[in-house]
Amino acid sequence: MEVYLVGGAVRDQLLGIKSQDRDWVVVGATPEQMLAQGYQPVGKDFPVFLHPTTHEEYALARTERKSGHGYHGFTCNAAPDVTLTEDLQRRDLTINAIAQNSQGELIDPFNGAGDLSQKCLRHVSPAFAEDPLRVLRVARFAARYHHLGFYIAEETLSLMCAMVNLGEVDHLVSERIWQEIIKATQTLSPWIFFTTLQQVSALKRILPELASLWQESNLPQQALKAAKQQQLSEEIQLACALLLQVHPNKASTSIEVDTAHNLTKQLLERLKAPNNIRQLNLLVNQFWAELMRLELSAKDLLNIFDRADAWRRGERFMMLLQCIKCIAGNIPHLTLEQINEHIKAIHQQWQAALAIKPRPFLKQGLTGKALGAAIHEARLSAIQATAKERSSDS
Ligand SMILES: Nc1ccn([C@@H]2O[C@H](COP(=O)(O)OP(=O)(O)OP(=O)(O)O)[C@@H](O)[C@H]2O)c(=O)n1
Repeated sequence: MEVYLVGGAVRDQLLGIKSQDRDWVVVGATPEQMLAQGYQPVGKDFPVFLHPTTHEEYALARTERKSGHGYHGFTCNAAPDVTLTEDLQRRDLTINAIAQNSQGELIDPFNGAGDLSQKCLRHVSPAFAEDPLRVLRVARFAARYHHLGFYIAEETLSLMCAMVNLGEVDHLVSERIWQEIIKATQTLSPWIFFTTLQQVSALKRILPELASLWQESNLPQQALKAAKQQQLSEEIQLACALLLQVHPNKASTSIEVDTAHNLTKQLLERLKAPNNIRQLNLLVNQFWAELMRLELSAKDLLNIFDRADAWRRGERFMMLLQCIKCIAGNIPHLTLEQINEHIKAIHQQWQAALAIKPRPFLKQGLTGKALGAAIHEARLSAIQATAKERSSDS
């Protein structure tokens, strides 16, 4: 039996990047031989084993034939006569279809090294079309290597479009889509993931709620760029990418806010996104247009703090402000300086209101509604006083 290093490890080595994990392919072996050598079987779909000591993945060389739609319905052939070239041929991109033997020599029947040096993401063979997840994978690789100048080959883009038009991506399960979105967020240029999906018409099939905004405006793209450049958290990046509130230039009507709210709920529930991400997204879509208004009164602000639960959920409110900064920083009629000042002012007024504690009112014997009303009034005064101080300073 022969063992080769394959996939990401070889690709990253040629790119001079440290790779995360190593995958191996085994040619000329049976599952029984692997078990006899102490390898642990994993996965039920493909014959993959873990090395007894390194725990790295060793897969028997295989060919796959599609027998159904989407990610299901593969028949897999992992007989010992499957050759290395046959195994490499069923892989997604030429840059991922290079093998290296134990002497360090490359086996590269599909010119992956050439495509790497040309910075080209090109599919290996028509077998690419057998797995619709690859449409998302290519978009993710485009995002990952964008800063290095990589592009997608014309013929690969055409094939991706054809797969989308045939409805192949419609069968992808939400967990897989979410996983790819998260991995895309971890790349240096996550917006390229979304623009690539837009380009091959996949966005409207897999994330239909986002498609029109990404089509009509570059706001989510720019906001996501800003969040990435400032190295803000994954949650904030996602909230920028999954923006649904569409009217940056005018105050949104309550119907528009409600629609965005419902669409956000629908999208994130379908994707089974974690709760913290759902909540921040809902908050951003509900408040960003409102919070961006430069002429917010103390009453307006207090009302937003109440509705956003800025009292008990301070960390989340901070993230909301950071999102607003990323989004608003890309709205043409506002300067970056104006936005930064505006957010700073909101932050100061919130801090002033947050400093109001119930204890003195409790000491006065206030309880229930009366206590609530007194705290509300005191917060309003604190916000007004801070606003006054700011305006006399400027
Ligand atoms: N849908 C898929 C998934 C994987 N592969 C192949 O399996 C290898 C390993 O896949 P994976 O570990 O998901 O990706 P890597 O390319 O190793 O990239 P990463 O650095 O993100 O792990 C890929 O290089 C590719 O050859 C594929 O052809 N089609």
